[in-house]
Amino acid sequence: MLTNISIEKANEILLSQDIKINTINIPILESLGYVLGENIISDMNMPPFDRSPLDGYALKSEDIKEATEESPVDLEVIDYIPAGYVSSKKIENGQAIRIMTGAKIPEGADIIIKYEDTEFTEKNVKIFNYLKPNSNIVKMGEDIKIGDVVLKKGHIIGAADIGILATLGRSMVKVYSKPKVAILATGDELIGIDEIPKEGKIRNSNSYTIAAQVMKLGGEPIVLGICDDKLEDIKCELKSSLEWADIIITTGGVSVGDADLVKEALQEIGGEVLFWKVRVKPGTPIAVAKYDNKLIFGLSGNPAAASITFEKFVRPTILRLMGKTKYDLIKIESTLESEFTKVSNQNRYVRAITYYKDGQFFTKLPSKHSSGILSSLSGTNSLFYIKAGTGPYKNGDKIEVEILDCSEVL
Ligand SMILES: Nc1nc2c(c(=O)[nH]1)N[C@H]1C(S)=C(S)[C@@H](COP(=O)(O)OP(=O)(O)OC[C@H]3O[C@@H](n4cnc5c(N)ncnc54)[C@H](O)[C@@H]3O)O[C@H]1N2
Ligand code: MOO
Ligand SMILES: [Mg+2]
Repeated sequence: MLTNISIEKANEILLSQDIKINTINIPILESLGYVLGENIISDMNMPPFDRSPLDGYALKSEDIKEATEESPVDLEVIDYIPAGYVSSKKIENGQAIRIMTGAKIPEGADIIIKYEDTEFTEKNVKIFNYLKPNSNIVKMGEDIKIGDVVLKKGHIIGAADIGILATLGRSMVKVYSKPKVAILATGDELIGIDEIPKEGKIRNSNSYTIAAQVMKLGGEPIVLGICDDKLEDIKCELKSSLEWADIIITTGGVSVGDADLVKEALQEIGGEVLFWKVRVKPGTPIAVAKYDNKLIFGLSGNPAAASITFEKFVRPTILRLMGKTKYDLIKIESTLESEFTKVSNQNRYVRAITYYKDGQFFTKLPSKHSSGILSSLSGTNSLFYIKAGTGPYKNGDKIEVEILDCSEVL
């Protein structure tokens, strides 16, 4: 079994796994933020006809070749076309049709002149200047042509894309489904959040933090509750989750303690343990196994370790299951507004609060940052990566931080 591997190796192994990715058809209004599971090919031209971009008059450009301010050309108005209607009349020399923005250009016309450049009565219109053929005409298919691949498979659906699907008459769209993420907390010391802890017990917080992190990514968390540190119970929970979940996350029980049985359970159910322990703090004892084409992540029970290793190691797999192809967190240069006094002898991700002010990024570190501390994760939106052997870092140092949530930084 691979053990004590680097962060890079862990991610390389994870990203090279074949995993089963599902698609579903959903109504377009529910598809915002999903990844397209099909190419969207247009079966129509948009606009479907030549149309007027102005309120004015449709006419023949050859009729107004001689038009000037001093000697305007007078044309007979033979019809009126509001948007949504068509004219059955064909424009002949000396004629014009009053037309509204969005209406189909009538037969015989090759330009539109806007109201403001004319003088008109109900029956006639005066034109004062020449415009060359095709002026002010939006051509059929100018926006979208029949056969265009308008949206590509893999594209993340935004607001405009929902409008595009609507214009093409698509009420349903094929997308990559939200992965179902089973979340299992292990530990005899754990109790439910509605219970009063007796001596030695604590409430299960990890399942809730992780579930919320899954939701933020767009996945569907299913909190399974608490499993005692009993090998058979853990195996049983894992096996039943494998029947429906796309990915399983457990917390606790992956280190070397007498009651740390998750790795053994993964092996005993027939999972292939891809690695155990990554050279990183917090969360060193992470164990990842593969069962058929599903990944099971055994995260450390320490709350900050579970949360941070979720972002670094689980997040890319959840994004892959959602059909996404970019997994790296955005890295930015920032100015440290805190001290990190020791030389780190291990690679370390320190939770951080990064903010933007007067064109620059600044980063503060909470005073408590050990693996078992939950409270100081609150308000953090970024990670400061400290490579083994570097540090100390002082106030004002230029550092690089990885952003967990851009909307919280800006
Ligand atoms: N002899 C050694 N002991 C430990 C080592 C080591 O190398 N040698 N590594 C330490 C490190 S580093 C970590 S990280 C932890 C990992 O422990 P486990 O993953 O086995 O997790 P547990 O032992 O089950 O729990 C650790 C800690 O977290 C609390 N916890 C667990 N689950 C939850 C939950 N759902 N909600 C809130 N808090 C939870 C648990 O009560 C413990 O305090 O091992 C070190 N030990
Ligand atoms: O590796 Mo553990 O690092 O204390 O969370
Ligand atoms: Mg343990």
